[in-house]
Amino acid sequence: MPVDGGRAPTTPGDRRRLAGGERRRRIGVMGGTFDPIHNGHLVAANEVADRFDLDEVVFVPTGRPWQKTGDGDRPAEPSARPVSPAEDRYLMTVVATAANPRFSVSRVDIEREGNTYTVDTLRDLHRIHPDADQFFITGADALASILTWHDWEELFSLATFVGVSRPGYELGAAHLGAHLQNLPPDSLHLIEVPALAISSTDCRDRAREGRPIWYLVPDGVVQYISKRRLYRTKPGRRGVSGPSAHEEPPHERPAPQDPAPTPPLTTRGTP
Ligand SMILES: Nc1ncnc2c1ncn2[C@@H]1O[C@H](COP(=O)(O)OP(=O)(O)OP(=O)(O)O)[C@@H](O)[C@H]1O
Ligand SMILES: O=C(O)c1ccc[n+]([C@@H]2O[C@H](COP(=O)([O-])O)[C@@H](O)[C@H]2O)c1
Repeated sequence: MPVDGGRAPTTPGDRRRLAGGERRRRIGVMGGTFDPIHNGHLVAANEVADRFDLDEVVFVPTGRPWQKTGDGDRPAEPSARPVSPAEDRYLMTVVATAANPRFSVSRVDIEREGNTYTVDTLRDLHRIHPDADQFFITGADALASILTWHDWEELFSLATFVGVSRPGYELGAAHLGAHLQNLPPDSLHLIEVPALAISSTDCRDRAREGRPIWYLVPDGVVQYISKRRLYRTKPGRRGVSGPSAHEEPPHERPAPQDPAPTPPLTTRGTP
């Protein structure tokens, strides 16, 4: 499947608008663990909002991201790691998106018990916004593993999927193989977004090592991480399935090596 060049081609919502007159609302759904949220997430969401003429992008922090933490039933994969408490990830997402009137944050995934499955996210958001067409935004790395997601066959009936480029990952749909032929047209779009080689893993490593994360994450998120003393210790890697298992109360963590720098003055306006 080619990467879409310019504006997104006609989507199911457009067809309804052309047929029925009234334009349906279009909401983007940006799911992520956001541990922490960084500018790569924000640029991807903003770019898709522009290209797909979205009315709103709802950021949805995961509750239990089972492919990162292990699913609680089976032994954790060697790559499994605990993630920060959902409330911290939620609040960082609120702080990061607050200035943009088109961005909002949903608690549906963090309030649902058990593993976080996108099929549930999309169903819950459809109940909340029954009048809207949904566009699920996913980076090239996450898209590459979509066939391992819970009930993945149902996903494409709930939303249009928008795969975005990410440095270090190939953006493609070849892995969907024959499945793609069986999907409705326009189920999946692939788009290039401005390349930001930022990952939450690198931000956590930097915070732990006392290296700067300014300009990789929004200023308010730098300050939130410092205030809550997140990422000061290296989390254990195996046998932990809960979403917040590695977090100690802030007062029990070692004091920082270097005090956080005073935030610089910025001249940025609302995005
Ligand atoms: N720099 C980026 N550019 C484009 N998409 C991104 C970028 N970083 C993350 N994404 C996408 O955002 C979504 C949420 O990502 P997530 O919260 O797991 O961040 P991450 O940086 O991949 O985290 P980690 O390093 O902890 O795995 C995923 O679909 C992911 O592919
Ligand atoms: O539905 C699933 O089984 C599933 C498996 C892995 C990831 N996802 C979703 O993909 C999005 C990005 O996930 P992550 O783990 O890269 O932060 C987020 O919304 C997750 O809920 C969903």
